[in-house]
Amino acid sequence: MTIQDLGYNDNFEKARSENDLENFEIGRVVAQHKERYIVKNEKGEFEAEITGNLRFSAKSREDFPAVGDWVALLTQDYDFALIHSILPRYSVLSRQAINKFGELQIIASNIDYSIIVQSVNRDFNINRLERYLTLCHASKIEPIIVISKTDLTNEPHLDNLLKKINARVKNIPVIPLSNKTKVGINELKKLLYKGKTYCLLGSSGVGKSSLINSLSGENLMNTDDISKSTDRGKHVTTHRELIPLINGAILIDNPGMREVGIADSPGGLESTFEKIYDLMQDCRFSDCTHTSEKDCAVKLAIENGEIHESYLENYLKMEREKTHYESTIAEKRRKDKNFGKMIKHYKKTKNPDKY
Ligand SMILES: Nc1nc2c(ncn2[C@@H]2O[C@H](COP(=O)(O)OP(=O)(O)OP(=O)(O)O)[C@@H](O)[C@H]2O)c(=O)[nH]1
Ligand SMILES: [Zn+2]
Repeated sequence: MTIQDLGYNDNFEKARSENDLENFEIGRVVAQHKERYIVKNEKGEFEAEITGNLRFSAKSREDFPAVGDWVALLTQDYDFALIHSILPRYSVLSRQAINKFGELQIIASNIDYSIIVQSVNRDFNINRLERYLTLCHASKIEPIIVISKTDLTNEPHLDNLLKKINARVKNIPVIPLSNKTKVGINELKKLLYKGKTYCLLGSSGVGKSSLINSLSGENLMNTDDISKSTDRGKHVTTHRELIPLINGAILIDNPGMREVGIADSPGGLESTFEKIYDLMQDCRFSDCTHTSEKDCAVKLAIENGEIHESYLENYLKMEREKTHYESTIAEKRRKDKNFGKMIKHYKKTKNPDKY
């Protein structure tokens, strides 16, 4: 195994030399539990912690390593390492930290493709699909749509469902499949590329675990080689969050991934609602809200049957959420700043004669 098999590429190598990290070993974070990490490279797996320096220079949670990160390592022991720094991430899947509105918690990084899964039954919901797409666009991850459990429906119903998707979602692969009969699995396998990193998004019960089994082939059998590669026995029990798939692709599946809120995406609307952004150039008023204004190109497109009214409704709803989200972040920054000022002031007044 090489680090390329884990997804390492020329861009990371470039960043490594630009940051003068050539004297360090490089590895990928494959699992995380609080502030302990498991990092993997061609030599095997290391238990790792961050250096004091990295900890003290961290300004927020985003500055700590996350699953998927490429890190520069100081290997001290044959299975213990210190993480010296994190190579720049090209994509980040994050969510709002619980109880800390405005602060982001990274779920995983350096993901190329996200497989969004919805099943043919009650779970299917086009608005939710657009939310996932927006999350992907905001995270710089390419989406692939999977419609699962096709064995539970008939062809006319499935066709109807695919038509609904095609009417609103453009230029994104849509793969109907069944984990039970395996129909469609090969189509998805064709989109698994060597050295590329994938993740799975979707509600509970849509068949993500079953899909991992279908896509990992015999590779899943390798998932317990943590204890095999080292003979210390006392190894951490963190389960591996980076799973090898067929064709040399890599899947990140961790508990956080299963909790990604689809309300978590602050940006990315432009890509999901490209059609609306195109149309609104022709609205008479530049601040048109596309609700009741005269000469609204978006409303006109609905009247002409060019776009669905529900498409606009979903856009407007997400736009409102975005505005709310952004004002929350702005508010938090303002508070942080005031707090900083207060501390400064306090330090000054506490002991005015000191210097
Ligand atoms: N009929 C049918 N059932 C499926 C299919 N895929 C998964 N299932 C079943 O659906 C249930 C949920 O599947 P999982 O793979 O555990 O779903 P999941 O998305 O991983 O669910 P969480 O672990 O809760 O996130 C199981 O009972 C599966 O056997 C399918 O293609 N067809
Ligand atoms: Zn308008």
